[in-house]
Amino acid sequence: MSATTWLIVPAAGQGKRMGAALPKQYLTLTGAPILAITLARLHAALPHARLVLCLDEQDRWFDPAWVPFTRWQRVSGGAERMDSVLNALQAIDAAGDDVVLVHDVARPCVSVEDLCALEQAAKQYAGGALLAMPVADTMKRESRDGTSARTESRDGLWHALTPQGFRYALLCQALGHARKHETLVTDEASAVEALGHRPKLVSGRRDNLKVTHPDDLALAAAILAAQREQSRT
Ligand SMILES: Nc1ccn([C@@H]2O[C@H](COP(=O)(O)OP(=O)(O)OP(=O)(O)O)[C@@H](O)[C@H]2O)c(=O)n1
Ligand SMILES: C[C@](O)(CO)[C@H](O)COP(=O)(O)O
Repeated sequence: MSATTWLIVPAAGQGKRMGAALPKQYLTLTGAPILAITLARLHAALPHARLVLCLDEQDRWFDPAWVPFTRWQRVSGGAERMDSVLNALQAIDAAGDDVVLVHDVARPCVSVEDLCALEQAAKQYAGGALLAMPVADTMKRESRDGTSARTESRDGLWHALTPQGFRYALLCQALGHARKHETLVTDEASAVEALGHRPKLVSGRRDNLKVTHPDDLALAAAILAAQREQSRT
């Protein structure tokens, strides 16, 4: 029997940096809430996956009609992103070698091709895999007064994106270790690296933007419109 693919979508954030009247995953882009767009993308690529959606217990905006997956469950979010993901891991009845992909709800522009590539890599590499993109700009180290102290080498530097995918047993071990040592990790790969594993960097599209600041809304809308246009041609 082949391993099940689980899809954890942390969607319990408050969107503080967005500063909107409601959490950013409920803001509308090209006519639909970000959460609905992200779930539709994920379903287009991974219809066989079992979805675990992390939502804040006080969430007043979620509508189950936005979930296209047949097999899915809701779990409570935690104080930090890693707590939300840990809650999801603890709630599911997965086998140790099942593959778990974690994707931010705030990344609605992820492509179907990248999602499929990442699922394959997560199955292939023992240390798991993450979508990532090489740093393109010259990197500056800030000094205390806000001036540029020096230029850092960008050789070998990548931006970590999502999804990130690992075998269930490894991810439980890694995030459990981070929690035990009170280490706050902002992605799953950091926790896995801390155990000495080396997740595979899978080069992803540069338009897999994480909607974080108000400026990102117009950018994400333009990306979605361009992607829609490309898929028509
Ligand atoms: N306690 C939390 C915090 C974040 N997230 C999710 O983790 C992803 C990445 O987080 P980020 O972009 O930082 O979202 P927010 O936490 O909502 O934003 P901010 O940090 O600006 O408040 C998002 O999909 C967010 O919903 C979560 O599930 N649980
Ligand atoms: C997981 C992530 O999206 C990878 O870029 C990112 O680390 C989320 O972190 P944030 O600090 O909550 O934005």
